[in-house]
This record gives sequence, C-alpha cells and structure tokens, in this order.
Amino acid sequence: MEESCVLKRTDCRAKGGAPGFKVAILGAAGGIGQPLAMLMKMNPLVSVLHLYDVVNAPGVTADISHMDTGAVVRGFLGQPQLESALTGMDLVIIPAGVPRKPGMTRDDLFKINAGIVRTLCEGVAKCCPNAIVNLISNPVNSTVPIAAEVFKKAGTYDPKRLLGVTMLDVVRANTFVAEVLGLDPREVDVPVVGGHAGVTILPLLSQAKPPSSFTPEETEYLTKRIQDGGTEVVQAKAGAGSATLSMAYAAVKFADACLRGLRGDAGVVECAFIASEVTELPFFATKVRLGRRGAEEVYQLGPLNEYERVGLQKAKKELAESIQKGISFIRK
Ligand SMILES: NC(=O)c1ccc[n+]([C@@H]2O[C@H](COP(=O)([O-])OP(=O)(O)OC[C@H]3O[C@@H](n4cnc5c(N)ncnc54)[C@H](O)[C@@H]3O)[C@@H](O)[C@H]2O)c1
Ligand SMILES: O=C(O)C[C@H](O)C(=O)O
Repeated sequence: MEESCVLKRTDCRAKGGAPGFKVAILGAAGGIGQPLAMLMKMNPLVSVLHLYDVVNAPGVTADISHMDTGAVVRGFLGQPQLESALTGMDLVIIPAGVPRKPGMTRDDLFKINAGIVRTLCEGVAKCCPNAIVNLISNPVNSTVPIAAEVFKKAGTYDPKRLLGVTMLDVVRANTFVAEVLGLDPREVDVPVVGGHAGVTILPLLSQAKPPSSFTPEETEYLTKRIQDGGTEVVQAKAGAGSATLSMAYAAVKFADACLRGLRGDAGVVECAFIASEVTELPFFATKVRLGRRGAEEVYQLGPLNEYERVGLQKAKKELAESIQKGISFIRK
C-alpha cells in the first residue's frame, strides 16, 4: 500500500516537513477507528496520518484520503506493515481490540485485548519510542499497565508519554450534569478520576465547573449514570458493539489536547489514566497538564466530599486488582 514518492507529490510534501504532527491510529478500520480517522484528518495540527489495521485498512485509507484537508493519509495492513506504520510518529492512538457485548464486563475483554496491546506496544517501543501513546483499548485499567511493562522491558518507558484515554467519562459527565443543571454542556467541566470501569470511574461533582450543588438524589443518579454510561450504550446497541461515535469524538478531543501540548501551548489540562503518585496505586486517572514531553504535571485530587471519599475507597480496591492483572500478564 505504500507507494513510491516519485509520482505522488503529496508524499513528498509530507516528507518535506509540512508543519504539523505525525499521527498513527492502530485499529483504524474499527467502529472507533473509522470516525476517529475522519476527525483526525480534519485536525489542522496533523500533517501525516497513518491508518493501521489487520483488516480493511486500504478501503478506509482510500476513503479518508479524498477529504480535502491538509493531512497526508497512508494505509498499512497487517503485522508485516506495523513497523512502517509506526516509524517517525509523534502520537500513536490505539483503539484496536474487541468491544463488549451485553452482559460482559470490560475485564472480559482482557483475554483477547491484552495480547493485541502487547504486540502493538512492542512495535511502538521499536519504531517510535518517543511517541505519545493514547491507549483506548479495554480494559484500560489493565491495558495501560501492560503497555508500561512492555516499554519497561524494551528500555523505552517514559511514564509521561503513556496515557490511558478516560476522556469519554468526562464527556459523559459534562453532558449528564449539564442536563440536570439546564446548562449548555460546553459550559460544564467535571473532573472524573480513578479508572475506566464501573466503580473505578469516579466523577468529582463537588469540583464541577461552574460550581454547583446537587441533592443526594442527583449525586447518586449522576454518579451511577456516568459510571454506567458505557453499559448504557452496549445495551442500546444490543450486540452490535459499544460506544464508537462518542468515543471517536472524545479520543479526538484528547488527542488534540496532546498535540497542543506537544506544540508548546500553555495550560492544556485534561483527565487521563497515567502512572501516578496521587494515591498508593501505581496508576490512577486525574487531571494532568499536557506539554512538549507528554503529561508534564499530574494534579492532586483536591478536596473530596464524604460521598466521593467513600467512592474513592471502592474505586481503589477494584483498580488495584485490574492493575496487578495487567502487570502480571507481562511479568509472568
Ligand atoms: N477507553 C474508552 O473510553 C473506550 C470507549 C469505547 C470503546 N473502547 C474500547 O476500544 C476497543 C475498540 O472498540 P471498537 O468499537 O472500535 O471495536 P471494533 O471491533 O469495531 O474495532 C476494533 C478494530 O481493531 C482491529 N484490530 C484487532 N486486532 C488488531 C491488531 N492486532 N492490530 C490492529 N488492529 C486490530 C479490528 O480489525 C477492528 O477493526 C474495544 O476494546 C473497546 O472496548 C474504549
Ligand atoms: O463500555 C464499554 O465497553 C466501552 C467503553 O469503555 C465505554 O465506556 O463506552
């Protein structure tokens, strides 16, 4: 699928250093991957977009490449082309892997997705060890520790550059809180900490912006709805997968923040699941400041109310097990 530069001035343009960043999407032909590829092709910060999958990458690439935006798009199909897909990338976004069906937990995906994430991260370690990695594949609470162990083994681990994507939890929290408050969701900002599964998803409603108070019933309703947002979509899709469109939106919002950080913009702050000393756990999602070297600052939790303190204990218990499961998968 890679073609010579001789006849294609577009390739030469990319190689000639058009301003912007080089981004790869691994799992680009999937439910998330396709709309994510489309939205990244529309992002003016992207100069080169590599689309990798084990199926259907040529079709998605041909389709996306006709969009008249700046990024040059190239497709890569199957393991033999993984290294070409990754070489020279600044940002690698990974939505590869199987999604849930009704009745499954995210942890039920571990068996298949753990191996997929390991293989892809071995490629990252070899071909673009300095890239920022945005890991979407579930269970995020375990796949991020898996990726960290792969990078440690390869001697390339930089905790600032490995980010588990929990942006969809923030997007949902903003939407559901705005509904309750009767506001435009764009005016709302709710930090969501912990991890990305069930009770590990901990919205901090007490820190919502604009500052708002909630009744105990509203707090219970909102916390549960945010924690179960993924399941709500899985059930509505009734066997046809999990969130893809809202996830692609959230992934692009997060990737754009990472690219603005890489560009050197000041004050870029988002939530992510990352190596952390905020709690006794080795990984935890909190707000982080994104800069030229990735997550340059990991913020503390800030003041919690009693409801959130109880939620934090529950979150940490489940998170500890999921993190250990990921670590053991590589160290076994
Ligand atoms: N972090 C989050 O908030 C979040 C949100 C939604 C979904 N997810 C997760 O994202 C993953 C993908 O979801 P989806 O709906 O796009 O699934 P999907 O099945 O529609 O797409 C997954 C894609 O990954 C590809 N793939 C499989 N193995 C691969 C490999 N070894 N290398 C490259 N590509 C490979 C498949 O061919 C497919 O195109 C799931 O694990 C899902 O649970 C995470
Ligand atoms: O719920 C899922 O399985 C997918 C994703 O993690 C989500 O939150 O939508």
